[in-house]
Amino acid sequence: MQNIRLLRSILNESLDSLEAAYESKSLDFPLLDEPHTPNSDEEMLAMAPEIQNIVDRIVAASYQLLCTVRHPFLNLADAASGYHLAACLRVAERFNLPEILRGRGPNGLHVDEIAAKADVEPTKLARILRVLATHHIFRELRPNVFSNNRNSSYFSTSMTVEEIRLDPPIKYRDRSDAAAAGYIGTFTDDVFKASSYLVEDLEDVKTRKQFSAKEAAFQKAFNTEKDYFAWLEQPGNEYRLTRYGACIQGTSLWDPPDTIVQGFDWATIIQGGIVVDVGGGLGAPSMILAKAFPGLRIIIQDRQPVVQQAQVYWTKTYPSALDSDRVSFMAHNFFSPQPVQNPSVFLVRTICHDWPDELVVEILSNLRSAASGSTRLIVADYVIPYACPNDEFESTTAQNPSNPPPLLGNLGKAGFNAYYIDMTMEVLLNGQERTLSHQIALAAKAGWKVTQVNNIRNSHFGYLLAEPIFA
Ligand SMILES: C[S@@+](CC[C@H](N)C(=O)[O-])C[C@H]1O[C@@H](n2cnc3c(N)ncnc32)[C@H](O)[C@@H]1O
Repeated sequence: MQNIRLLRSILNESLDSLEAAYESKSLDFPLLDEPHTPNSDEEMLAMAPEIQNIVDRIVAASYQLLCTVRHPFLNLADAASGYHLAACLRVAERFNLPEILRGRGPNGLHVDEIAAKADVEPTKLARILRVLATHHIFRELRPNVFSNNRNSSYFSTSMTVEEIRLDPPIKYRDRSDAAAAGYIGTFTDDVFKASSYLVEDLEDVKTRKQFSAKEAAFQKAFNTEKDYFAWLEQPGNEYRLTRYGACIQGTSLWDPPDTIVQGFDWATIIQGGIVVDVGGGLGAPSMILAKAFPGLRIIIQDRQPVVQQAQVYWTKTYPSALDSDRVSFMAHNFFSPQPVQNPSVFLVRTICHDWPDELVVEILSNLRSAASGSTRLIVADYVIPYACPNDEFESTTAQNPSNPPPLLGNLGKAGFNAYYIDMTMEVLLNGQERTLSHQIALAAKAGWKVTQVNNIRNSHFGYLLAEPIFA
């Protein structure tokens, strides 16, 4: 029982700290049964680093406790059928169930009415909603009557079901409230299907020992020879491409919104200094930078169709940033020579993880060729820790060495996302999240010396700062 007792005392101490932190501000922790209230004091406090630190311990300890006390077969059966949860979540997002339930208040809605609005068979929908409610996504108030809760309301957009039905991609197009919906949609569809071919990819004698972005599990699932990005742009995939734009905004929800600001000492860049956001997507992290540092000039580069989306998105959400080209856009393929010479910073956020090693070296080499001695490279990706006890793994500063036993050094379930994103990159593009030494070695091959690693507090996400190597 020793480990169980240790886990219990970690839980007790952490829960006491959580309560004290909320009581000191005369607040109550947000209720699971109530809809999410984005800017409330309770939710703002829940995102504070000290609270996240406590919550991480609670998550790590309670999941480890669950896996300790539950019978092994039930732990395995739960993991073996986890895809049902993702499939049901896909239904909820695809049929706009949070939007249907939004504003229905504490009385919720009978599944017959939800099904009529979603145009699906009601008894099937009830069972799907019940799987989700059992996992605390939605609530079943009374038999067959469901309402939103904190989790389900989080992925509601502000659109109505009628508006979405008239033009489905509108749900994700040029909006800032669709990040969670886009993320769920992409992960439970494109990534889920690719993931189901992981074994086939590892067994196929043609593909098993290579790292081609065009021969990952994804190509088997979707019967294509194109890489994921080229496939997204092919005719017929317009809905998915628009949804992917929102999904990438969702990656900014992994951690508190201002982490990009903490990742580098941006104030050191001179007034008018140029930041090139390489593969910037819609530019959600750049938007935070542009707001925090109005003196920066930011150029967002991406593939042509994405740059078009980004331009419309910024024009709608932050038009003043486009005045005097403070923020501008450029269609550019990062596998070809970089056209912006000697900027202050090349920002490369969640790009390297998409690609296999040799293509990462190609991307970073193109940036190196365009760099002057004062150009800095920022690579922002997860820095993967091992899953062994504290004293066994490579120190990346991502782990808190004070994580008490028997918690894992990487905080177990509290750090799940780094490993799921690693698998996402594996199945989509033969890419991967990397350990610190792996990232430093790739940067060096491309002519960059990593001089600093800034890990986001309570996260495995890190910002590597590098300067050009002169032979
Ligand atoms: C994971 S997203 C990251 C977006 C952004 N950096 C962020 O952190 O929000 C990867 C981005 O790389 C872009 N991309 C893929 N291949 C590219 C290429 N060959 N040249 C430029 N951008 C590319 C995609 O369109 C996508 O926007």
